[in-house]
Amino acid sequence: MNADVQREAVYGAPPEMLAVRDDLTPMLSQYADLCESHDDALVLFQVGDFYEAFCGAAETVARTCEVALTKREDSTGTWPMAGIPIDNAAGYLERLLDAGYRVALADQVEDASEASGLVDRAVTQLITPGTVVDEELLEAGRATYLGAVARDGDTYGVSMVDVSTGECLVTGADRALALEELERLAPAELVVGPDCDLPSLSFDPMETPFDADAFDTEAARETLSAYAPRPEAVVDSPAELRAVGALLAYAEYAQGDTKLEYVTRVTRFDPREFLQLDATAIRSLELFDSRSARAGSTLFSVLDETACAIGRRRLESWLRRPLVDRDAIDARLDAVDALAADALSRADLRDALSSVYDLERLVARISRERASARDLRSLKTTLDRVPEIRETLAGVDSGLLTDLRESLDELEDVRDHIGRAIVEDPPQEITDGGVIAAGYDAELDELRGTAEDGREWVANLEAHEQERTGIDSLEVGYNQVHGYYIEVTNPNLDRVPDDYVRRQTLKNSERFYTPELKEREDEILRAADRADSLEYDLFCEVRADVAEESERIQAVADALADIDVLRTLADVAVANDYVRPAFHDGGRSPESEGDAGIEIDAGRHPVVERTQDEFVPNPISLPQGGVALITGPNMSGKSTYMRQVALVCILAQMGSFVPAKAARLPVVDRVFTRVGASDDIAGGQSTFMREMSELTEILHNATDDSLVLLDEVGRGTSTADGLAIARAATEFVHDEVGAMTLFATHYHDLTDTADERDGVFNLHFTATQTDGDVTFLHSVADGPSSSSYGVEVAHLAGVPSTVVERARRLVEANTAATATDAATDETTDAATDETTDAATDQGSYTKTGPGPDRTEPNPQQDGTLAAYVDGLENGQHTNDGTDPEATGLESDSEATGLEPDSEADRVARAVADQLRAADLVDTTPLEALNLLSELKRRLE
Ligand SMILES: Nc1ncnc2c1ncn2[C@@H]1O[C@H](COP(=O)(O)OP(=O)(O)OP(=O)(O)O)[C@@H](O)[C@H]1O
Repeated sequence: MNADVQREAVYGAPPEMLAVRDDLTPMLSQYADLCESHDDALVLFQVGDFYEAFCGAAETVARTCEVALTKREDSTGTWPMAGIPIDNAAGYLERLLDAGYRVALADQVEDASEASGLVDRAVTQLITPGTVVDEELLEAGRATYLGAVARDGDTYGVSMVDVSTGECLVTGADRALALEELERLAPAELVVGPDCDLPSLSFDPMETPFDADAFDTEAARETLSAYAPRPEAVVDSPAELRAVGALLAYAEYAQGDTKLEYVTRVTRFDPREFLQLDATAIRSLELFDSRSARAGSTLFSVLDETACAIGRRRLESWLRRPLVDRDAIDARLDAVDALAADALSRADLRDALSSVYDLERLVARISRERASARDLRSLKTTLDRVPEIRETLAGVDSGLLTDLRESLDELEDVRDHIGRAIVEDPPQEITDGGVIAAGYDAELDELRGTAEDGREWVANLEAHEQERTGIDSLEVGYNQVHGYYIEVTNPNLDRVPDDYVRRQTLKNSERFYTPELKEREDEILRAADRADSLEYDLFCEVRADVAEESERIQAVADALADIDVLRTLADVAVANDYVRPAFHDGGRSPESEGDAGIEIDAGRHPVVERTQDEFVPNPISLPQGGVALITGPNMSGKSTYMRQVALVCILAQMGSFVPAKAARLPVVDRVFTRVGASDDIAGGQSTFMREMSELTEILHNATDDSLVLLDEVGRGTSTADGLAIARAATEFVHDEVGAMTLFATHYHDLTDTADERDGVFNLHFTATQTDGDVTFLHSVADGPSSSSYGVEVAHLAGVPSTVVERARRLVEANTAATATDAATDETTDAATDETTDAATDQGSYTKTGPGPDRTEPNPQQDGTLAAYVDGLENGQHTNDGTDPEATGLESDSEATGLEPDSEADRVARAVADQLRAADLVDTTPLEALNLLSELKRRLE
């Protein structure tokens, strides 16, 4: 049974209950009803202090939550039952969520003591990955989105809501762009509208089937109108309307069919208003998730010096969506600049912001009536810091910070109200009293006074009775069961006065009460009970009053989040020696003074530089429309270099300073990345198809304002095809697209493109070799590389020395062979960490003539290992061995390790088969070398 089928088996009413439906006890009948009305979830049914599940659901709960499976017996049968305690349900709910279940909480919605007969129950909350609001189930500094996608003709609407904060976004675009936005926001749960036909996504949301009618335009308009008086003013297309309407309808359903009062604003955005980063770029640039073993080595982790959770979520959102509007970018940079220059203000802001609670989630809890008195005090603590933050900002010279300062409403009324109403350190429970401050409500004060007077009277009673009875050891006490009592030890019982009434007999003493004590006790308890319930009512009133101000509080949260991010970016800039980037208009205006393209002086990779003892800064000068072909040995720093250029652009456009000595940049519209197939193995997408579809995406969508990173495009196929594709792609990007492009490649033959096209140029990374050992310099230089040093990298990686030595000899043999070919001027090493690359690095394409045709691969003259294998299969390397050029390897047995006889043929064929069977795309460099070693052993 697959997981979905298993899940469905525990959703809906248990069939065994339905079979005896009419005979069920009222409670189980109510359970069956609720299961039927919420048949998309596992219903947890409140029975006193527990959430219970029955039948199949009980077995699931018992297994998943590791709780006891018990049973409930009644006249209709024996029902398996499992329960989790309501008081600490969070951990159990998390387990159910992790196991992929949707859970519906059916709470008792009337006081059991007041119910006549069966307690009324209703589903108050649906708990799914996108609808959780419980603080314990949410990640503090990360938005948890519930998403919806809807279609109207060719337009797709995408909408997101963070149910824990009330943030609600909607956008619309063509299919490709809409999908990209979906991937970028990566909701935890997705409601998919009719006919959307989504492809498989790079993230893994829970897909929720929801009423298709909710996507109907009219229904959607009605839902949205509760949140935006003029729905048309919020959305831009019917697809957007459908998406946001259905989304809010589902979110309401998940919250027990109530409006989400704290969704005070539905924000529409156009994806084109942001630097477009698709899921591939976000992943391969390791903005948020790192594929390396070093956990936390992501750009986000380098930047995350935020002081509060709202700042952290905002930082994530800025990094996910850098800007393209130059004025807006400059405004952020001005603010960072001003704060970077003002260490004192930065420190003050950090101090103040570190006591800021998660206002967005607080407001949501307040308006959902789930906030405790402590939450309200936390709100006040946060708001109390606002005047100080305003004061600090008054001294910082930045337009954006001034605007933010202005929008910081001090909310004096709210602070004052909470301050007067709620005690400073309230208990967690709001029903047991001790929440409302003295002086806030006259009636409460009176009730408390009465209770207090009574307690005082009781407190004095002991001394009074000791004197009256002459029993010095007499004590007055209180316990929950019997209330107040006077305790007299057995030896003194004969002195007990007549008005003492016996209450309890203990081993060594008796307990009594007097009519007056009883009267006082009733008075105290009555007053205390009334005070508690009055306190609860008063608290709810205060909470409702504060909820009325949700919008104002959200605006403060909004501003504080921005301030925290700007302060963070300034801190990071100072701590890591970043510089303010300058923007130009890409050479489009006369004032641009010839500026175009990306100019970075001494740039660094913000993440790698943190992990490296000494990071070598590198410059780049990439003109508008320029294509830099980057060659160099493995491990020399090509990928790091390319990525750092992209990261500098992304950082700059989010408003951050950048790791460089200086940077002059255009505003780029998109950053595309296509990284080598084997680099993607961790993501499980190491197929050549994937590589090609990503390339297609780039070639179709890049513009002359885009930055394109191509890392070893073509390596996923045969060298001949790979080189051909790489060359064609380079030409296309240069001639047709005009995007600024960095292309790291092991295809040395590609470097000739620079001779043929203006704007295509070579860069290379170098290494020095001393006594066979390689030192990578990690510094970029003009021109193409001449060597890939693959064998030495193998040596560094610890490949057995016999293999390394043998590889070295093969290199020498190959060098000798290719040296005879006049057209091949750069032939060096024979083995890199990837067999296909190794062949290329040997300069193994035999050049047949001038111009582009020179690189046309000729199967007969193709010196790749694959061609060599073909040759073996076609009997070209048998007895006579006369065709050294066809293989690019010496035919002499010393160089090839093959004897020209039939036994050698047989072995060669077997080796060839083994080579063919090897999936080089999914082979690590080390495995490749082990394979080489094994093949060599067989040949010998
Ligand atoms: N500028 C630099 N300064 C110091 N160390 C660097 C620098 N660039 C890269 N490195 C180090 O070298 C390692 C290899 O770099 P990178 O992956 O960029 O090489 P590469 O040339 O792309 O390799 P391959 O061709 O095998 O993919 C990095 O993990 C880093 O540790």
